[in-house]
Amino acid sequence: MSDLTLILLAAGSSSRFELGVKKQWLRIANQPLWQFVAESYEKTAHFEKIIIASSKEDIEFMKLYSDFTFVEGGATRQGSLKNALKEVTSQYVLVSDIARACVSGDFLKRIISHKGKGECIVPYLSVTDTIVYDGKTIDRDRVKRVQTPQLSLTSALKSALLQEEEFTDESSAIVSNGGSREFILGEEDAHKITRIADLKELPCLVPPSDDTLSGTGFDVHAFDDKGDMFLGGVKIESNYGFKAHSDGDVAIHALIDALLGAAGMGDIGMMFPDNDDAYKGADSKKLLKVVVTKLHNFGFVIINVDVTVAAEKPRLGAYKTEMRKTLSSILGIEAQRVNIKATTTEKLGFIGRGEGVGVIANANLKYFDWTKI
Ligand SMILES: Nc1ccn([C@@H]2O[C@H](COP(=O)(O)OP(=O)(O)OP(=O)(O)O)[C@@H](O)[C@H]2O)c(=O)n1
Ligand SMILES: C[C@](O)(CO)[C@H](O)COP(=O)(O)O
Repeated sequence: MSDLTLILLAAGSSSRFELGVKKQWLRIANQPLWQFVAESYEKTAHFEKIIIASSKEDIEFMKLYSDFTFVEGGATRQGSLKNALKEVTSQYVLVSDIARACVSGDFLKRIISHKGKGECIVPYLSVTDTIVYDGKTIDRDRVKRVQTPQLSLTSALKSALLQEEEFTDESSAIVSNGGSREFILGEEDAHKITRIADLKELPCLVPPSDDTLSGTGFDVHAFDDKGDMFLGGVKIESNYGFKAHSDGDVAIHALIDALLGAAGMGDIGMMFPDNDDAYKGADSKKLLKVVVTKLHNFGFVIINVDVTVAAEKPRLGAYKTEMRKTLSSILGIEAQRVNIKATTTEKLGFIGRGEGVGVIANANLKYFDWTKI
């Protein structure tokens, strides 16, 4: 049994990264960065547990990808750390930013080999530029650039974080609480991804695979003799609508499932539960927008979609171009990459009897190629 737990902090919002994709979700070959980092630690050392702090919006999706221990993060790095620490029972804890994606195996082993030599083992790099602080040039030999991972005595870190103050790393909290910190030489590969340009500093990050990811979606709604009818984001002239929790746009619902299917991100019910009052009567165009933003955040690009609406009634020929335009603008792709087809079922089955509409959709995605920015 190991006496060491690993905490990876991955609940940040990537606001300084300046791209639609969150840095934790950049694809490294076929894996999101957070998973690539967690697995590289797992391969190098033995941990009692690997805890990943992730944001409320990301956590359920991360759980779909792997079975590490996931903990909801807080509003700040320290808040996320505090939440993760509640799960730690081992004597020592190693904490790192997920954004330090290329920490080498040798460096990690060197940090761990210092276990017990101080309440916090802290890697640092020296400074080679001239440093001016508050208008005065200071002695740069006394300046340290502090990195992670940092190895702490769990009890010392838990006690240090009872202080009110917000600290930017573990060692500062421990020192402020009267504890000791031991500096060891860091490494350039432990550079933190903060801005896009940081990606160029990290040779361990291989480009995303150019696989095409395909997904299908299927949905059915029965007619209701009242209400408005929406299909493919367009209002259809009709004196009846659909029975549904939302606005009943069965075409958009099938499309959302196709997109989520291609991304391996579950289904529409997982994102918008049909027992949640927040989505009562919801405009499905807005739900699609949320899904598109999420796909971009998680490192996907939409290639094309194809939607087949099976309906005996209403007739849809006159609406197909408007549906294509409406959906292409929400999806952020050209209209020729959004195909809408309508068909009847030759009067067979529930669709043929005019009881409702069924839709099948297909979507293709690829990974966002961050090497081309
Ligand atoms: N509430 C937060 C904020 C940050 N972090 C994590 O702390 C590390 C260092 O934070 P930073 O690099 O600043 O990441 P972000 O907060 O995502 O970036 P930004 O400040 O640009 O939004 C990152 O691995 C980040 O995911 C966290 O777990 N919880
Ligand atoms: C912990 C850290 O990486 C040490 O250098 C750094 O303080 C994190 O700062 P951020 O602003 O939360 O990225």
